[in-house]
Amino acid sequence: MLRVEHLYKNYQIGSQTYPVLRDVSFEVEKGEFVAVMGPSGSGKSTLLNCIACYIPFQKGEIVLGGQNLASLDAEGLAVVRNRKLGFVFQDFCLLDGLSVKDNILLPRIISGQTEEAMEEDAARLCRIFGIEHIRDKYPAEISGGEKQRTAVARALINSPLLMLADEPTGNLDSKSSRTVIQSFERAREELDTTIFMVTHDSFAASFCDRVIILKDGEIFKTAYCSGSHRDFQKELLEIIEEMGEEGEEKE
Ligand SMILES: Nc1ncnc2c1ncn2[C@@H]1O[C@H](COP(=O)(O)OP(=O)(O)OP(=O)(O)O)[C@@H](O)[C@H]1O
Repeated sequence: MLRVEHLYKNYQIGSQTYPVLRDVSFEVEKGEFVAVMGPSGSGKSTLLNCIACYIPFQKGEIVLGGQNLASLDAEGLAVVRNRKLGFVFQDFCLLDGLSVKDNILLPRIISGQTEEAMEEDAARLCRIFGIEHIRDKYPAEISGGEKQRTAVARALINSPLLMLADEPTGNLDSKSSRTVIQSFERAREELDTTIFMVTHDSFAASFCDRVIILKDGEIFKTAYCSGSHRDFQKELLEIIEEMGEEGEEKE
């Protein structure tokens, strides 16, 4: 589904080159829920933005559904973004002037598909994510958790190969976070959605099959959920603490 192989990404500021991702390799299988965690500045957003076709990278490969992203021109990358990827952002990015239903349909309309079935598809997603009762409301009239569940439905309206989520619970209280993570679980159960999420939230990450921990642009560790979510969250918190201690030792 997604293969990232020996990925290197530098930022160039004037004559200075700053390496941000160094030899990052991993795969995500269909239907998997994978998170990336790590300290601020470790390269999480940069990794997500490379997979999202937002920024170019220097070396390595990103292969999505058999297609090598490095081989595509700007138009090809736009098609991948529109048709093969779904996006969920920390700040929801809903359009205030559109109803919940029309926000969900927006990617369909942008990609030029306006067939009758799309109303049915939107209704199905509203049902799956428990937002049927607010489908005619506007973003200003719904809660943060409802906004994010609307954003999840919007991300999935084009049946993407992969849903990318950037801090999806970052702006939510714990109760709303729980409903959003439940919506991710529903997406997997009902739609076999593959999810790749960047997060600082160990609670959200504890629902993943696997968590890749980045440190200074490299994979520090990969943790697998083998027991309860509670135990996995505890393990993740221990790893993060361990990293903090290593950082302190260096100084
Ligand atoms: N456009 C850019 N130009 C130059 N440097 C950048 C750019 N974007 C990010 N960086 C730098 O690259 C490093 C990694 O940034 P990135 O945003 O990927 O980290 P992150 O792990 O997502 O951090 P956070 O958890 O704070 O969001 C940081 O040192 C950051 O300052």
